[in-house]
Parts: sequence; structure tokens; C-alpha cells
Amino acid sequence: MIEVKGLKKGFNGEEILKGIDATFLKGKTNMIIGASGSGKSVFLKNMLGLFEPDAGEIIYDGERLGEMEIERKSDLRKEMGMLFQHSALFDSMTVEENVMFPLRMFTKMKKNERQERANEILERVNLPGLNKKMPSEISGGQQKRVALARAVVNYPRYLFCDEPNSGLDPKTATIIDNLIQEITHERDITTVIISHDMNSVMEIGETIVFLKDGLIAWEGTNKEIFKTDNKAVTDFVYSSELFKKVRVAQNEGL
Ligand SMILES: Nc1ncnc2c1ncn2[C@@H]1O[C@H](COP(=O)(O)OP(=O)(O)OP(=O)(O)O)[C@@H](O)[C@H]1O
Repeated sequence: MIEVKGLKKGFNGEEILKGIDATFLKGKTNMIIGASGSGKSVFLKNMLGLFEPDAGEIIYDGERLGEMEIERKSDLRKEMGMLFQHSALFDSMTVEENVMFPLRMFTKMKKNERQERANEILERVNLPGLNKKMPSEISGGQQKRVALARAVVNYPRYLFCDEPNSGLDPKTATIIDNLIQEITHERDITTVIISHDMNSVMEIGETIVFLKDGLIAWEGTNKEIFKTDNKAVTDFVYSSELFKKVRVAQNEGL
């Protein structure tokens, strides 16, 4: 579990996060949503320790990030998996080498053990047989699976995903969402996902915080988000023509 209490962060006198309180649960896909520029990435960077908060605290399973010794912080980094917007695979490494990379960096595993683990994870994301391919030789959806495999190969306790679906077609996006959710459940990971994709919110938003004007304007689940009358949320959700139609259909009892 990750708890965030009273988090504030600003730049050049402008306050971006104005006192965020949120809890991200273990074994769940926890989503942070909000309009472009609402501060989602700044929020995530504070959680990752890449930004120093102006006030407030980030607590990892009872341990305050701000009070951790350097060594503990570097151990915590080994417990984190990250999946970013652009898959950011290393172009000059094969699929297998990409997936083995965190094991080489963060563990003392021998090469054959690393290979065995990489194979296990590549099978888990349904990508067996591509180990020796280069990233440029596989599709965008396959690259995203490799990036997910690399993010979870070290069995992280925490998984952070920033727009994991950007650039994918809706079907492939759903497959990636479902994989993230399944792995989160299987390995009891505290997963935090930034997204503005309403399909993802609907599919895997087990807990959702909605960020607006530097504060959490609403929180709930994917079951609740379509029922709320909170104007900020409805403006966000129904900015999509598709979801407008869904709401009309719901109101008409279809
Ligand atoms: N390092 C920085 N220095 C100064 N201002 C920053 C910095 N990082 C972010 N900001 C500002 O913080 C605000 C929020 O940005 P952020 O990237 O967190 O938004 P976001 O919700 O993630 O947007 P998007 O969905 O478009 O990625 C923006 O006004 C941005 O310019």
C-alpha cells in the first residue's frame, strides 16, 4: 500500500499539487486520472522520489519516503517496476536482453537464471519465441508487452504505469490493461496507473482518484464513476462522444 498525505508541489511560485491525500491499495489497479496539465506526472514523480515534495509525505507500506536512508531508497527502487508511455526499450538489445536488464542491474542472478526468469515472464505476457528479435522487428503492441515483462521481471512490490496504452489500438490496449490487472492480482502488487483513457478506467479502475486544480476532486471505483453527479468528473468522462451515448442509453434504461 502507498499512502500520500498532504502532498504539495509547485514550481517557480506556482502551486501544482495543493495538498493531495490518496491511498493506493495492494493487489489492486489504482488509477490517477485528470485532464492534461492537471499534475498527474508531477504526482507520480513525487511518489517515485524524482521530485522533492514541498510539503506532505509518501508512505510505502508504513515507511516514509522522506525519512529513508539512501541505501533503503535504493533498495526500494529495486522493488519498483515502471512502464512508461513510450515503451523505451533499448533498441540495440534483443527482446530477451531487454527483459533481463533489471535482473542484471538489481540482482546477483546468474545468466542462466536470468534467462530462465525472462522466459517465464515472456510466456506470461504471451510472447514466447520472440526472445532473439530486436525491438524494431516486433509490433507496437508486442513492444508494450516486452516493456511490461521488463517492468515485472524482478517481481516488484510496486508497479507504476504512465499512460501504458498510448499509441495502441483499442483491442491491443485492452489486452495490455488486462495483463497489467492479472499480474497485479497474481503477485499482489500495489499498481498505480496514470491514464486519460476512459476505456482503461472502465476496464481496470479498481480505485480511481480524479485530479483537478491540484486537488483530488473525486475518488471512487469504475463502478461508481458513471453514477456520480460530480460535475468535474462528468465533464471529464463525457467529453468523449462514445461515453455521452453510453450515458443517454443508461438514462433511457437501455
Ligand atoms: N519540472 C517542471 N518545472 C516546472 N513546471 C513543471 C515541471 N513539471 C511539470 N510542470 C508543470 O506542472 C503542470 C502539470 O504537469 P503534468 O505533466 O504533471 O500534467 P499531466 O496531468 O501529467 O498532463 P498530461 O496528461 O498532459 O501528461 C504543468 O503546468 C507543467 O508545466
